[in-house]
Amino acid sequence: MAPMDPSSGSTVAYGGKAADAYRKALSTAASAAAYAVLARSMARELLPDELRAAARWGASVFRARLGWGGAKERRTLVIRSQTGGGSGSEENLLFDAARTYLSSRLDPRDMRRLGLTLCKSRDDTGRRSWRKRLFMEPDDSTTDVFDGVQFTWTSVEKSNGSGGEKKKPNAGESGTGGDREFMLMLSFDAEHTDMAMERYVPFVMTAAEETELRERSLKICLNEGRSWFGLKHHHPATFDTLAMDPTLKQSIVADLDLFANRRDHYRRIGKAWKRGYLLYGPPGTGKSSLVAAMANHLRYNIYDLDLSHVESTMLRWLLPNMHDRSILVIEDIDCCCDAMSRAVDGKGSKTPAGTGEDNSTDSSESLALPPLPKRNTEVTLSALLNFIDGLWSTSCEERIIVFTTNYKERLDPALLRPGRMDMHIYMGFCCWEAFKTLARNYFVVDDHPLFPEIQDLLAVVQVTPAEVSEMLLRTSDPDVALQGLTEFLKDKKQRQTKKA
Ligand SMILES: Nc1ncnc2c1ncn2[C@@H]1O[C@H](COP(=O)(O)OP(=O)(O)OP(=O)(O)O)[C@@H](O)[C@H]1O
Repeated sequence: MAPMDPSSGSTVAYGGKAADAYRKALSTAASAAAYAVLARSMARELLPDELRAAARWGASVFRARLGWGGAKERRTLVIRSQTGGGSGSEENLLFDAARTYLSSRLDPRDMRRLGLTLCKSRDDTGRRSWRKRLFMEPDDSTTDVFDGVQFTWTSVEKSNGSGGEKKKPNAGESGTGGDREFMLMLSFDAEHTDMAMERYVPFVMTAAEETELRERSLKICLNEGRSWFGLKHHHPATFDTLAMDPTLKQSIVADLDLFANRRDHYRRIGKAWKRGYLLYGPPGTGKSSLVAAMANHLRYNIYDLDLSHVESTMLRWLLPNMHDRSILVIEDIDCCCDAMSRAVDGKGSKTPAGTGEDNSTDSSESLALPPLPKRNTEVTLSALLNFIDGLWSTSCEERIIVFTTNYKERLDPALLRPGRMDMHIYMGFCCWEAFKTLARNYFVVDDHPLFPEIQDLLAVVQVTPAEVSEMLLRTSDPDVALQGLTEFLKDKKQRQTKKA
């Protein structure tokens, strides 16, 4: 501030003006800052995340164009195809995941050169198709924008000395290619290091996992001795083709989706991430088809455990060798082990069975119990339960266990309690809604003059979806097929009335 002179006053006047100007400037700056703070907080409140991210990205591009802000400090993450070195080296899962992720992001129109591989695969309905994989060639790079921040990926191939022909890893194969080393460089502004490590890299891993899950061909694994052997699984059954009560179908799909999305929930409550389904009902009502539809819906492999000729000790080898995201199926569980021991007196008389959440639409259709079959296995119920509930259950994640039976009454309640068999699903005789699904699947018809008669017959005749499917399969002419089915149902009705 200017010194004050009591004799003249001019300095005072000058000092007063200067002070005024200074005050004005200060208040202007303060209100500009206040406006900026206000605008920023309003933007935070009013604009959705995506819009703010886009605005940030736009601003950064604008700044970069104008050359404002100078050169920023950069960070680079080096992701090698192999970790460690020499004989102890292992495939780096992040490298594979990043390649899978980039394969789905690369735009051939933006790239100078691009690696392309095609693999044979099959779609959900089992039809052959080609799966395309794009890869960055060495020294090429691409930019990905995540939450408004730019991440640059560069593919690098490094020679370790001795020369020789370059070998690039093939689709789905990381490999070092002998004396060559492959890596991906991920660079970003240093200020975004936390975001890169804590959010972007996990995002890349998850996206790659989802792509792999979507693209992988499913397997059905059968047990042989202590090990599994896998075959490609192309069962065409889906929830769309499954003929059953629509409400029950919807509740199964919802239950599966909830289960598959609950990784954190299971961790938080300290429980193994598994869920059990009991499918019961007469033969030919679609229990096996439902298992296939579950596998196709979740993209899980099936492990079909045949307990005949399996000793209890073998379970110790077989079950921990299953992979994550799989369905363990034991068909006709009542015939497999002593599962029925406590529920039946051995002569075939029923005792009530079944605890747990029963989602059946109608359990009154249970079959009369035939004599118990001779068991062919050494596996005891307690051994089986030990594995399902015991420490084994945590040996892998996201596992579904399905037991099927034609005779739920024979099963020991211990096997059926919630936590073991969480959902009990009754697959019943063909109802009207189920028939409509079959008619739509086979002939793409939603209506027909014979429908009212068929509806009346289905209300009183016990016929399985397998029997109806068989009738519909006989010809490709819907009129002939539906006429044949009507005759078949009438005949069945007559026989059932006579028997009654
Ligand atoms: N609910 C259904 N929806 C569609 N098709 C079905 C259904 N039930 C049976 N089918 C047809 O019948 C055939 C046999 O059905 P599936 O093997 O699924 O019955 P299941 O209940 O498992 O029989 P089982 O108890 O004898 O093992 C299937 O291939 C399918 O064509």
